[in-house]
Amino acid sequence: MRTYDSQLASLTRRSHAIISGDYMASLATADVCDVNTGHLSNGDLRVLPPVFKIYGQRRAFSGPITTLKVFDGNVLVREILETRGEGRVLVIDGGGSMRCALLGGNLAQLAQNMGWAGIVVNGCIRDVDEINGCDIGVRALASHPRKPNKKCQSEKHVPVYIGDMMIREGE
Ligand SMILES: O=C([O-])CC(=O)C(=O)O
Repeated sequence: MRTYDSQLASLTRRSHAIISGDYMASLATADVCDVNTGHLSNGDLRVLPPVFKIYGQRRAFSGPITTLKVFDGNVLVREILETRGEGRVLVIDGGGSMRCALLGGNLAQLAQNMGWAGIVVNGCIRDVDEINGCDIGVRALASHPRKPNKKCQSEKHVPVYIGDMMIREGE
């Protein structure tokens, strides 16, 4: 039986993030959980809280993770998306901020052009129609019209937390 849900799981041993939408052609995340109860218990398989909305053309996407931790600013988001994505997934820990957007249409277009598979934002995005036109997958908490700061403390390639789930660079 194939069942589908909209959760995100991170598999340490396979060094991959698995992000599924309502439908994923080759992988049912519920089935992955059912056959990996041991990995769920020991933390090798992690499921993020199901709080993300689905944006972008790719409802399902996967790839090695690049991590970024920011505080209401996105200078490093642009810097990272200007590098070749090669199918990677950028995970932005914005601390769940509802104060501004961390990603908009221009950056989503850049991500598409540079070959990123997707972006997960623990925070907000804007320019939803433009993002939905891009051939990438995007998960975010909500849309917000305000732009982010251009100066902020940020750290790249560090372990980040979404809820109580840790996500590491390269998983
Ligand atoms: O430029 C920004 O900081 C965010 C944005 O609106 C875009 O990517 O279009």
